[in-house]
Formats: sequence, C-alpha cells, structure tokens
Amino acid sequence: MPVEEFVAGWISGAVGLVLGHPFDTIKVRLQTQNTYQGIVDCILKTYRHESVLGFFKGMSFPIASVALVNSVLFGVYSNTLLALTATSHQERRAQPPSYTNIFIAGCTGGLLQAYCLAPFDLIKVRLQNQTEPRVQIGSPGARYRGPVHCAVSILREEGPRGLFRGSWALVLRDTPTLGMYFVTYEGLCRQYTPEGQNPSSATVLVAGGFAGIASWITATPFDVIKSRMQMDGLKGRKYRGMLDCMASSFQQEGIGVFFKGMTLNSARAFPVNAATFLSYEYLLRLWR
Ligand SMILES: CN(C)C(=N)NCCC[C@H](N)C(=O)O
Repeated sequence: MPVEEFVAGWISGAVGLVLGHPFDTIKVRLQTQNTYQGIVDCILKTYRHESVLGFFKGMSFPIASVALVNSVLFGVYSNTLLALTATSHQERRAQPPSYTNIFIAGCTGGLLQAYCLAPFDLIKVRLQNQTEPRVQIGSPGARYRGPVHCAVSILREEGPRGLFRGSWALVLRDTPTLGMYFVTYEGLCRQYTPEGQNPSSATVLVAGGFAGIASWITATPFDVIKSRMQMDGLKGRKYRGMLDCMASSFQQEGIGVFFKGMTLNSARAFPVNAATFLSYEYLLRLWR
C-alpha cells in the first residue's frame, strides 16, 4: 500500500485548509444564522465585533484532524484505484483508468473521510458560530472556551452520539460529490496534457480549482442541512432528524435555503483545491 499518497494528502489538505477557513466561517454563519443580510454584512459584522481573528475561529481542530481526514480521502482514493485497476499513481498517466473506476474510488474515499471528519467538523461549526469577541471567550456569554472544552461539553450534554450529529447529511454530501471531484480533476488534466505525460503545474491548478467548484456547487444543499443539524442540540432539539430539517427549512425559507453559501463555497473551492492538488502532485513527484 503506497504510504506516500496518505502523507501527500495530509500536507496538501493543510495548505488548502488555512487558505479557505475565513470563507468557510462566513458560509457557516450564513447557513445557520438568520441575522445577516448577506455576505458583505456578515464579513463586516464579524470584523467589527471579533476583529480578523473572528474569521479563523474553529480552525485548530481542522488543522489537527486534516492529517487524518485528507490522508484518508487521497489514500483511500488512490488505493481503491490500485485495487480496481492494478496501476500505481505514476503508471496511471500511461494507462489511464476509466471514469467509472475513478468515480467509484472517489466515492469510497468520500464515504470513509466523512466518518473521520464528522466530529471534527461539528466542533468547527459550533465554534465558528460563536460570535463573541475573542477576549470574551471564557466569559459566561461564550458557551465553549475552545475545541477541547467544546468536545467535552458535547459529550457530557449530548452524549457520544452528539458528536456525530449531522453525519448522515455529511455522508450524503461527500460520497457522490467526491466521486465527481476526482472525475472532474482527471478529466480536465487529461484534456490539457499530451498523452503519457504528467500535467503541468498550470493544468493541475486549473483542474484542481474547477474540481473543487464543481463538487462544492453540488454539495451545497446537503452542506446546509449538515450545518443546521450540527447546530441543533445546542439549545434543545429543533429537528426530529435530517428529513425533518430539510422539510422545515424548505417550508420556512423556500427552495433558496438549499443554496445558502453556494457563492462562498465556490469562491473558496477554487484556491483551496488548486493549492491542494498542486501540493499533492508536487509531493508525489518529489518522492518518486
Ligand atoms: C465537495 N466536497 C465535500 C469536497 N470537495 N471535499 C474535498 C475537500 C477538499 C478541500 N479540503 C475542501 O475543503 O474544499
């Protein structure tokens, strides 16, 4: 089993994560709180009340967990392709796998990474939604003092299952869209690379960026439901489950609710995934 794929997935994920976190915080707030009039209003209010640090709330756990989550995604993807096609990463340029096999491998990686991601993502979302300025964290106003306090409080107040709230929506968000993510990336690389050669850095950047956009546009409806389910439980239970959350969000806010945060998801997706794929390809070539 090639270990390099796991390590390259980890490092490339960390690069992308830091770049995209401010976009992610604004998106999560817009999806779960109805107090903002739009993206600009949310950015201004966050900056005024919490300074620039407000945009980076909840980042420490994703940084700590990106090793696990991204290495599972890229490692499982690549090793599933190895099992399906008996070709390594390098051999796949000369013997390209079919798009069906790429899709199956991407879905498998997406499914497994969703389970690893679930508790870390929930803690991130809860912390991103704390709008108290940093100096006040620890004061009675702010519910959680940091990621560890947040994890311990959820375990105590909501039980172990509380840490996996929203995980069905997360699995439904990530399984098909990650299949699509890798199909788009490979398709664009093949389109702009002479046969048998490695894609250029520019091609990797563009293909990675568009793979991110395509997958995040389709992931947004379940992303909204996932974030709402993750916030449910904080002040009692509002939804009876994922379907109830979908139905009542739709009844109260109309079809537009499923597209909340789509602009930010797409704007964030290009730089994050361009950087992720560039560092992934670069590291794998460096180690060969
Ligand atoms: C649509 N989905 C869920 C994805 N494309 N997921 C892959 C994650 C890649 C990168 N860490 C990111 O956060 O964009």
